[in-house]
Amino acid sequence: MRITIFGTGYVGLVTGTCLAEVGNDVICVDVDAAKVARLNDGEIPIFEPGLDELVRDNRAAGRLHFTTAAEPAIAHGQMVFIAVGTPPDEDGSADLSHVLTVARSIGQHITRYTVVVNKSTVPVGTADRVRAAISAELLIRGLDVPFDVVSNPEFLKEGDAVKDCLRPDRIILGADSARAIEAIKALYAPFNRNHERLVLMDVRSAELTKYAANAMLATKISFMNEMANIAEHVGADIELVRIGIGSDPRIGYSFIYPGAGYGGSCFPKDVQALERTARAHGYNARVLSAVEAVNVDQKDKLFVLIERHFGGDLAGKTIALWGLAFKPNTDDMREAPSRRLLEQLWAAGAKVRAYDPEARHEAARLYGEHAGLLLCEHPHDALEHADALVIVTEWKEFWSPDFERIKATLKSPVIFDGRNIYEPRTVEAAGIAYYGIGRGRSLLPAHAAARNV
Ligand SMILES: NC(=O)c1ccc[n+]([C@@H]2O[C@H](COP(=O)([O-])OP(=O)(O)OC[C@H]3O[C@@H](n4cnc5c(N)ncnc54)[C@H](O)[C@@H]3O)[C@@H](O)[C@H]2O)c1
Ligand SMILES: O=c1ccn([C@@H]2O[C@H](COP(=O)(O)OP(=O)(O)O[C@H]3O[C@H](CO)[C@@H](O)[C@H](O)[C@H]3O)[C@@H](O)[C@H]2O)c(=O)[nH]1
Repeated sequence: MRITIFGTGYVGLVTGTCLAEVGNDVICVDVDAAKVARLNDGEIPIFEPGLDELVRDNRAAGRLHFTTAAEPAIAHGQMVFIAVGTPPDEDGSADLSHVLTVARSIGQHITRYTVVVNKSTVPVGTADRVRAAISAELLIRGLDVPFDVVSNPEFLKEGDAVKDCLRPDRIILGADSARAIEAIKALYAPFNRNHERLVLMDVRSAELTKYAANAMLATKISFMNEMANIAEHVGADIELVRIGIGSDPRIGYSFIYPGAGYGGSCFPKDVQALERTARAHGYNARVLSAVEAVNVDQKDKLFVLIERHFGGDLAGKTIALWGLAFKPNTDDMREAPSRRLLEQLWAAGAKVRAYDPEARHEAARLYGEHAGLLLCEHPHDALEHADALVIVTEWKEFWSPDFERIKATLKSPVIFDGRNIYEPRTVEAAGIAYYGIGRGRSLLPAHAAARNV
């Protein structure tokens, strides 16, 4: 099939590449000329495992193209995907300006039946606005070109995006036209071979399904962060509690890791946007407000622990940070807990030496000029002349460090473990003070309190 995708960010680039991988002829359009030029030079603007190779192979096979030119790209596509950003507005609701710009462009250029597929995360009712924007442009042109607008929200996770796209858990499709449904079914057939993954519903329900999924996951995380804070107050260990409750299949082990707060380009903005949508319709979504409020506070957690440990005086201290990305396997720092921590440490007069396997370039882009930040090439370089080590992102390479070396390098050996990746007693046995998230001390003997026992 001939496919056009607007937006070459995480969603557009990965979707376009995976659709090309199964034989479609894909053109990706972006307004960012520099990004398009890099892609045409064979450079991938984001770090996403497996993507590099797939883009290279599909470009070489002539199935994947990048352009800034909307008109020929729209003429190319039997289906036109919208995968542009929907960032938060000043009041937290979703900014639809990029989506509606693409819709107008589609209306200005389509010449034959086209299925318009919205993949961006958008509030309920957006498909109607997209349809109206296309119709208005067709009216100006004096044309009556048939088209359908469907909602096909995306559920990929950064760091696993290629895998999620090639092997989706489910394909949500909100559509009210038999012709569009048949076209989408044919498009996704290669991703749907061993069992039916397509869940068909009306457009508004599909739009809400995306927000409901993210809000549910964010709720699990804020709930666990709240439990962690209670555990700390009452002297219990949240890691034992996590294992204890996860064993109930109704609860499950996934997405119940407490930590330094959820970040990324989706949860913070989508919880906020859904809460604002509810409010705009006269409903006060109290759970969502609490999820957001708990997360805002949780992002202060590491700073509070660090400040308390150093008696409220961080002036002149040097803090080593391991991890800057909002989670492992990505270079994305949007809404990352590291960003709040950096700002707080600098405001308190501390300097930071930071290491991240993939996000150093992004950190340099964001804070390159800041005198309080030294970006290090190796985790142990970050420890030199530092007073403390803080784990902000749980990259695999941080899981089994040389504690003896950490102790010997840090000025006053202490670890603040924002992801609970270490066993407190192991760290303390190496002569290093330890702070985790919700790790009130249990009275179990050391061997029984070890993780996963
Ligand atoms: N990042 C994720 O993991 C993820 C997962 C699922 C859904 N989503 C949703 O998908 C959407 C896209 O997210 P993303 O992370 O890929 O965004 P992104 O910011 O990485 O990329 C968006 C791209 O759209 C381009 N763009 C903006 N206006 C354009 C226009 N008029 N024409 C062509 N290109 C245009 C931008 O230049 C940018 O390259 C958002 O609504 C997001 O909430 C994101
Ligand atoms: O138990 C957990 C799981 C995650 N997180 C944090 O939650 C944030 C988001 O993580 P994750 O969901 O893995 O990353 P995203 O790439 O933002 O993916 C989410 O947001 C996407 C955009 O909407 C959706 O498509 C995905 O399904 C949804 O998982 C990160 O800061 C994680 O550190 C925790 O604190 N505890």
